[in-house]
This record gives sequence, C-alpha cells and structure tokens, in this order.
Amino acid sequence: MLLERFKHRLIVSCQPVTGGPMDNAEAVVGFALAAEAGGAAALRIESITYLKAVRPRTTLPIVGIIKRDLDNSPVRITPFIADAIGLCEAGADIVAFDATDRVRPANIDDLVAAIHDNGKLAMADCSSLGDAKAALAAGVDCVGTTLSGYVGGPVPDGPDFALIAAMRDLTPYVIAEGRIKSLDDAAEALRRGAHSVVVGSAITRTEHVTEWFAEIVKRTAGAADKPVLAIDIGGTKILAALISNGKVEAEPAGRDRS
Ligand SMILES: CC(=O)N[C@H](C=O)[C@@H](O)[C@H](O)[C@H](O)COP(=O)(O)O
Repeated sequence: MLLERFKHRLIVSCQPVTGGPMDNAEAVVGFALAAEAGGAAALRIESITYLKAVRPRTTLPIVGIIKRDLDNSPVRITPFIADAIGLCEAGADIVAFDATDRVRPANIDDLVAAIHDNGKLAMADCSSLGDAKAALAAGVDCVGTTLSGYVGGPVPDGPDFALIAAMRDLTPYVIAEGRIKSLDDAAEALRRGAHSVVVGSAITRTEHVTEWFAEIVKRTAGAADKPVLAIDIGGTKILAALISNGKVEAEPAGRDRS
C-alpha cells in the first residue's frame, strides 16, 4: 500500500513563501529534488503548475494540494471537486483537502469520492479530533494535524502533539503536520504515534528560517557582556549565561499562512 512507503518517514512540503523569490517552478523542483536527496520519502506540493513541474522529476509519492483564498469560505486547501480531480490528473498520488467543520464549497463525501474514483488516496487536513472522526467516517485514507491552530485565535508556537496522539486512537495513518520546526519536534511526533511527519517551513521557507535566526541573534545581542554565572553541580562546573530574562527564548511565533 502506498501509505507504507512513507511509514515512519519524512514528507517534505515544498511550498515557498507566496510571491517570494523561491515562488517559481525551478525553485520548487529544486526543493523537491534536494528533499529526495536528503532522504524524504514523499513530497507535498501546492498547485497544478508546481505538481506538473515536479512529477516527471521524481518517483516519490506526492501529496497534492491547491490553495485558494475564497470570498465566501475560510476553506483554503483544495476547496473544490474540480481541484481534487485536477490534482489527480496532474499526477498526485494523494490529494489533501481541508476537512474542517466550516462553511465549505464542496462536502467531504464528494471530495473523497472524486479522489477515489480517480484511483488516488485522500488525506484530510484536520484541525481537531472531531474533523478526523468525520473525515474517517467519510472514507479518507489518512488524517493530518495540518490545520490545528489555524481555525481561529492566535497560532500556537509548537506542533499539536496531543492531537497526534488522540488521532492515533482512531487510525494508524496519522500524518503529523504543522509547525514541526526542529529535530526534537519530529522525533516527538513519532513518539506520539505519527505514521509520518511533514516538515514545510523549516526546510523550504528560507525567509521564515532566516527570520527565526535573525530574531534570536538580535534578541540575544549583548549577552556576551552580561555577567556569567559559574554553577558547581557535583563537581562539574557549568557556565550559565544570564541572558535578559534568564532564558534564551525559542524562535518567534509563526505568522505566515502562505
Ligand atoms: C495552515 C496551512 O495552510 N498549512 C499549509 C498546508 O499545506 C502549509 O502552509 C504548511 O506549510 C504545511 O502544512 C507544513 O507546515 P509547516 O510549514 O508549519 O511545517
């Protein structure tokens, strides 16, 4: 089964920042081939144009999506049946779509039927356990935590590990996705029961990664001039730099929805 090809493996989402210098087919193909060279077992590609550019260059399974900004619905990921069919025809192996319980142009049953009629697998991008339950009842092949944190309120800093674990009680095919930014995050997702892990921004949104580093470097400026405390623990001397409020903070919260 196709899902077994990326069991306990990495999926790289190759979605550049919209309108940025990497937002072109050449760069997306470059990201995809670099991800494959680095050991990714599958790719997530947005738009028919980029899917058509990447498809002939790799045999890795591709999760295809189309993003749209609609006036009458907050649903962005593969909102229409025609989008799902277009992705199947352009060579996606799996079609992912927004499976949230919000006003939507196409219902989930019809999306799943269209994807399956075209011989492809359906992935539900969920925001909650309820979304996952409904999507599995509609016959999706796998569920992702993709939209957790993106359906209202502030976007959290880290991944939704609790949702990964809760989904794992419903199906073994849980794709951990969303704000997985470090090696520890990826490992923790597996420990919580993820079938595979999607990393996007931390690998293929150069602007975001640069911003994370730029911010921490800026915030830590002057730290070398602050007093350094030597702590003796069990005979081992540990030097703890006293930086502003006493800790070096992690990267700033993500803000981009591209
Ligand atoms: C919320 C939404 O629209 N997520 C999108 C879904 O395809 C992408 O913008 C994300 O980059 C992708 O899910 C991977 O997540 P991260 O970039 O955090 O590793």
